[in-house]
Amino acid sequence: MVLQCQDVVKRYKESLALDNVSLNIKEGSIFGLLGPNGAGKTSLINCIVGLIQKDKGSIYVFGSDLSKNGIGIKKKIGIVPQEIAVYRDLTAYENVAFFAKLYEVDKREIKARVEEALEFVGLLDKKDQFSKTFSGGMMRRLNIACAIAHSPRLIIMDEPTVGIDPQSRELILQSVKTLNKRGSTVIYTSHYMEEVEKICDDIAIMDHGRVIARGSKEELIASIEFQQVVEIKVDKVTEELLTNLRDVQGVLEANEEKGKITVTCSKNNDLVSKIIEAVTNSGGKVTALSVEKPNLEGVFLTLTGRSLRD
Ligand SMILES: Nc1ncnc2c1ncn2[C@@H]1O[C@H](COP(=O)(O)OP(=O)(O)OP(=O)(O)O)[C@@H](O)[C@H]1O
Repeated sequence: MVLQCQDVVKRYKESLALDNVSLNIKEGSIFGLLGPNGAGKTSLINCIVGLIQKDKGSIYVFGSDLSKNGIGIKKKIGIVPQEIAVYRDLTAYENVAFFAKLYEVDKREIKARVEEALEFVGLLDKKDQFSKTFSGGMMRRLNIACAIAHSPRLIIMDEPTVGIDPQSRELILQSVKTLNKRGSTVIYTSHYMEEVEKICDDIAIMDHGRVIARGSKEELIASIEFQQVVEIKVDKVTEELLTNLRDVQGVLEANEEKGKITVTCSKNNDLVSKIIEAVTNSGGKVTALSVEKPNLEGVFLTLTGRSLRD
């Protein structure tokens, strides 16, 4: 096991950020920690890597207690923190080299390792540019390069795609897969269901400091096989229309994003016509409709009664 957490508790004054979290993660997986903002993902990661102290429980990384065998284990870990942690007044090369030295990469290998890491995230041609001139997406990619130049066996990424362009997002998701194929175990936290579905082979869903579901995407979705997702486009989306959709019996949730309404509901053919009826009764017109399989959003909704996006 790469990671064994048992009954981990973390409190910040009144707030219980981790409520008896137990998790085992196998070597070789891309493990997804999915949950809405405030679920406790960062607190868990920070406890694992020793950035904050847990109040209770045990954490073993590669079979060792980090608080007792810190340095040796930390060299095997690469951390991509949620807040970008690069030096704005250093070049891309200097930033990665700084972290490589910190992780005690052999001096003779530093240049090759740094350049390899920069090439990996598509920034080698920008190696002599100051990072302060980089876009948000480039900063995020540099943040990753800093975490991988020492070839860690475990890479922990905390929401690495927040606030970036679709191209950089795609590059980061692909890079996670490649790192995994090269032998690293990856722990990937996100509140984007689509990302976790796309790249993770083992998933834990967190909410209010607890792990509320665990399994592969297929296993988690199999638990809600009675659901379907109806996606519709309507000529004009109003709040009243969304409310009327949510009031249809059998509908669990209806959300609008970029002009598309996603309705999570029971698997029942009659419901599709009731959904169309609800749109018409609200003064709208359905311009496109498709019925999709349930997804992890539906799993979260079923377990909590809330949407991941709330
Ligand atoms: N330094 C802190 N002081 C007080 N409360 C905190 C602190 N850090 C986190 N919390 C609280 O602990 C809970 C878990 O937060 P955490 O950041 O771990 O969640 P998260 O799932 O990573 O969310 P996000 O994606 O928004 O960072 C939240 O209720 C948060 O408000």
